[in-house]
Amino acid sequence: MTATSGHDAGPADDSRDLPGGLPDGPLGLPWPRTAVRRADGSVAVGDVGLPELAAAQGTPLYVVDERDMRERAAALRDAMTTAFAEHGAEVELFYAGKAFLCRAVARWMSQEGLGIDTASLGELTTALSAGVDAARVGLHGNNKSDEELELALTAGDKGIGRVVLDSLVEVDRVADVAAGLGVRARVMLRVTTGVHAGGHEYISTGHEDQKFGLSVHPARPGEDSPALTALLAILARPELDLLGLHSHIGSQILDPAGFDAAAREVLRVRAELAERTGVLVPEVDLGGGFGVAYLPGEVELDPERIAKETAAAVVEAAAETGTAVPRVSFEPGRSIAGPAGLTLYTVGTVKPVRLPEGSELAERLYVSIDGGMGDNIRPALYGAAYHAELVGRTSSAPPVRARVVGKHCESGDIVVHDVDLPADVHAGDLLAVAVTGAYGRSMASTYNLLPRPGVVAVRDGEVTPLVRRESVADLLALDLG
Ligand SMILES: Cc1ncc(COP(=O)(O)O)c(C=O)c1O
Ligand SMILES: N[C@@H](CCCC[NH3+])C(=O)O
Repeated sequence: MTATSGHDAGPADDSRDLPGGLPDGPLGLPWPRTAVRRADGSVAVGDVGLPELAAAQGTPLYVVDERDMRERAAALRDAMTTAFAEHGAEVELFYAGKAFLCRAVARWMSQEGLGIDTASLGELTTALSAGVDAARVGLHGNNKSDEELELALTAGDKGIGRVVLDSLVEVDRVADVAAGLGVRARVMLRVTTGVHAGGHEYISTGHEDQKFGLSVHPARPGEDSPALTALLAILARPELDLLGLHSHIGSQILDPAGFDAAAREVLRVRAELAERTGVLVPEVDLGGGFGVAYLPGEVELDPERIAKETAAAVVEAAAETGTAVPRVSFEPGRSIAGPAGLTLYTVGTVKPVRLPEGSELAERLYVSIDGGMGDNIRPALYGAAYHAELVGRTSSAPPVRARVVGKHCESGDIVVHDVDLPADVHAGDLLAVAVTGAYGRSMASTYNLLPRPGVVAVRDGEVTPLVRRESVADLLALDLG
């Protein structure tokens, strides 16, 4: 059984105690939906055998189950649409490109009816060059560049759908850029509500001692809150159309209560603004952050539950403040991309290491793979826990406690802290790490000048390359000698 840290493990699934994974058939969470163990013991995803894929494409390799990713987007869209429609309210989803964006993914998400949320010139350009309707693209950032703003305000017929303002100085900045270009900017204001949610301090963004957004709470009694001050400043600039308020409370959230609390705070400020100015902004964006299952036995945040609970919270808060129910939007990333992806590695050196007297284990098996912290920084950055299995074969060898480590020159280069692997794991074995579809490739680095792996999509027996594998020649091409 996988031992973990940093995540709430749900009830154990004993069938996972088998070394090398489950018996033949669907693998289930945390693996992509179409993952099956075939009769020969190897795993296929999207009807593509992982050993054949590795032989054709090399490893390390990010693999995306296109069907799973699309179905996750569609399921969330349907759950949200139904839950909000019950209250006569509209809802829109924006896929958070930071989780993983390339042109094909931008097109998939558009085809599934989602807009795209971006956070940089690179993400914005990728979404637009994929042909996504500019009106359905958003831009975030606490320090947007002139180039980002100019593209955002001029893309399509009348600029992108929304620029999310993040500070008081940005109000005049964006208004001045819009005035210079002779256009209007559709903006939202990112607020912080004091609601603290998410898997790790670095991915929890609704609390107030961090760089994003403006607080809805006054610094001193009787003063306007920083958020209200910025909202009044926005309304004072004719170049800006204020669409609404934005709140993102964190990431890898497994309890919907945080969204409920944040929605109530945001609706309160919306009502306060309406009372002061007569302007009731039409929209509220409640961000992303829906948590997923990283380990066998963990439970992901159910789309229907989050949809029903947030819809009810928004409707109740609107009633309590005597305001009309707003249009609502969300920006999920991880819950769409994460579980649909895995990383495929080849095992190299295997080394048993005796642990000091008094340790929890007498010995740990260090299993080195051909990637590491360069393609998955999350364990080192957040202490994130992952699950791994051999996917080229099953084994009847007894399970041993293993640690999957990368090939970087860093002892913290750990991809899976603790996992049971068959004792006969050896060089050449194919190993997959689950739920790397979000924040894997998108946070990858070339540390130690290791080129970043490519990304392929698999679906119905077809392999579609999405992002080319980098080569050492690519890295050298950046080196000016
Ligand atoms: C503003 C904003 N929106 C959306 C997201 C996507 O979050 P997640 O991938 O957890 O759904 C993030 C990242 O945490 C974010 O900062
Ligand atoms: N990169 C983070 C989440 C995104 C935080 C952005 N606000 C992670 O891997 O979990």
